[in-house]
Amino acid sequence: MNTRLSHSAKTQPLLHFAEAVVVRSGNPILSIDSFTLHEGENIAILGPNGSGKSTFIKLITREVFPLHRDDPPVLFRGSERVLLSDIKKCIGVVSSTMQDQITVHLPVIDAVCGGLFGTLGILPQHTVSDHSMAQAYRAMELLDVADLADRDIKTLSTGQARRVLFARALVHDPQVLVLDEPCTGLDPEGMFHVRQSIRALAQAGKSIVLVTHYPEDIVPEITRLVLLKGGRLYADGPKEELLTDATMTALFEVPLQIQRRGGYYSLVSEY
Ligand SMILES: Nc1ncnc2c1ncn2[C@@H]1O[C@H](COP(=O)(O)OP(=O)(O)OP(=O)(O)O)[C@@H](O)[C@H]1O
Repeated sequence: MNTRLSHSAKTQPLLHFAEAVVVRSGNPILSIDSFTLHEGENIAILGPNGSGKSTFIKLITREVFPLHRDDPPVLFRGSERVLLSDIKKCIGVVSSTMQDQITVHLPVIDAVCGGLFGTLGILPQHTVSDHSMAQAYRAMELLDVADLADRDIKTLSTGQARRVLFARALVHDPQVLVLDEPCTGLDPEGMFHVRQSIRALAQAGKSIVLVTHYPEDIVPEITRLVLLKGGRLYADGPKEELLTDATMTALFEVPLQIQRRGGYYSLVSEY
């Protein structure tokens, strides 16, 4: 099944994959025939464990590379050769595993500003300009964590810390936010706040690329769904066409039902 989304944007796509193949230990773990992401689009990537979701986003962030072809398999704004610094400027990344890397006591504001330098906090050699500090506070306000600026990050709840990581990813004002399973490990309150934050960011004009196992994370602002299965693009299209009982059951190979309420979707297993 492959219901491609027709996109009428006339601008250069932000990203284009064409016959992009990633190989590990001699086997292809991801093979994408064709995929295009335009600036301003909000998408969710859904698929079973091991279907290639993390590899897919690492292709976007250039943490993994596809097999070489004469026709470049990955184009970023139409260009094959892109500086990593340009990618980092354009794309902010939040993943649930980033939290495990916070091993030291440091004020929240330092953790957020560390995003400017790719470090855990602000090191002695770093200078944070007034503009960057203002941007850090703007990001924290957007995520509703500005009142935590002086708190030790290790004293925050998992949900609060996750929103601080969102602010950190926003500190350099990227256009695109890649969110890799942002609700993993959160309780219902934490999930509520993170999902509200995703909505706020989309409404503030950021492009959202969300990787998730939960249709509940697919907030109303996300309209396009990319389904991965067995390292291949299983379907790509409008979410209302793909978030169905039949498609989810076929994707995960267990009986599943989708419930829809007020622009949100949830998955119900048949036990
Ligand atoms: N370095 C590697 N060597 C061999 N196989 C790998 C390597 N990295 C990933 N894989 C395999 O590639 C496949 C896709 O992995 P990936 O992490 O992208 O899946 P995923 O959909 O993100 O999984 P999950 O939902 O469990 O996080 C998996 O079968 C994984 O075991």
